[in-house]
Amino acid sequence: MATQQVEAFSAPQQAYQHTPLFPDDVPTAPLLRLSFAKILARDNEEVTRFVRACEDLGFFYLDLTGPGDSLLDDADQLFRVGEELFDLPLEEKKKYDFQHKKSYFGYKGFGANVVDKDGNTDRNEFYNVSKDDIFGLMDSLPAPQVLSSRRPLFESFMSSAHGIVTLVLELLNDHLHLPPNTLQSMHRLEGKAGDQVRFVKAPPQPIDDRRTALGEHTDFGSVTVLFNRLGGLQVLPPGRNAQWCYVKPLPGHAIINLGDAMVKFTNGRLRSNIHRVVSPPGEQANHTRYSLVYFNRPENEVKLRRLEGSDMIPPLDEGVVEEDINSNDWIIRRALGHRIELFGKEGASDFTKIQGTEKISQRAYL
Ligand SMILES: O=C(O)CCC(=O)C(=O)O
Ligand SMILES: [Fe+2]
Repeated sequence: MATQQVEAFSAPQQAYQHTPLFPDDVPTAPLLRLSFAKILARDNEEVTRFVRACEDLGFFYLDLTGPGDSLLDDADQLFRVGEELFDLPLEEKKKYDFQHKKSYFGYKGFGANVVDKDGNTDRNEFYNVSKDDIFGLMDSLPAPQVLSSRRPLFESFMSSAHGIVTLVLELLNDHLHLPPNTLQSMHRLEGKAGDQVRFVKAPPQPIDDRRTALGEHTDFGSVTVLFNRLGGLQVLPPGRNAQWCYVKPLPGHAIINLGDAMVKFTNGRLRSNIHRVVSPPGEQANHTRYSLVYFNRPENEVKLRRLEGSDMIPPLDEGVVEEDINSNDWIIRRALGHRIELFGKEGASDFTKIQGTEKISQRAYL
């Protein structure tokens, strides 16, 4: 752990503008820091580290400088769009809350989700923009002008983020000895799926009442590309006595993590790590936290179950029968399951009915 921890601190020491530094006295997660350029060049050592990150923690930093410069630039622009978006009057934002139509796209108001079994509510608002909407694969959803006027920017950002996803899937496909193109063909940019950009805003919390802003979870889909400016994201490393660790945001980097689908496809060989968002650490707690995410998910009809055709994927334990569920239904169940307006406080606090791969992820036997 000690040597890996150095990885985050070996990054160039620039800070984000107008934000206090991430403190150096809080526990940080041992994420590997990988280079996009080296991975694109199929540098053997880097690919080996990549595989290790996907099997150990399911989370890593990706240094995007160079080949990812345009993605970084798009992300910067979208951070500004996010601020504009959340500055809209609440009444306007609420027009784009589609939960009653069984859709997780659009706006989610502050406190709409339960974050734990005790029924505490979240402390953020977010807005999801569908890839299929941006690429004309579905009827466009109503959207505020702040977003509808930025469709070219979304197209550019989503294409680049999806490019990273495809690279990750290709390398994992090779590593797992799956038939060529197995994973990639289940996650095509032009395939109908629940992929989305998410804008998140979490305002500073009162000093005497700082709680979880986004409840602990594993991501629902396949690969997540996340941009953070302020701390607050925490991961729970595997093991019985594990402690929550902050993920230190690094300029020029994305945080990449795997979701439930990758665990299901590989029967637990790949990891989808538990994470949550709390108040940013130290001085950063007094600032509004924005984040930007690209969630990639398997195409809608793909079944979330162990893939055949690989000698690297462990067999199912004897007697285990996998649930018959496709990606679309899985994402809807996971994404809307904690909504108070849909299920009432009690129903929304029932974590057993909408579980992802948290149990496997935790590896409590370690
Ligand atoms: O805001 C973040 O840093 C993480 C958000 C997250 O985990 C999620 O939206 O699934
Ligand atoms: Fe997440």
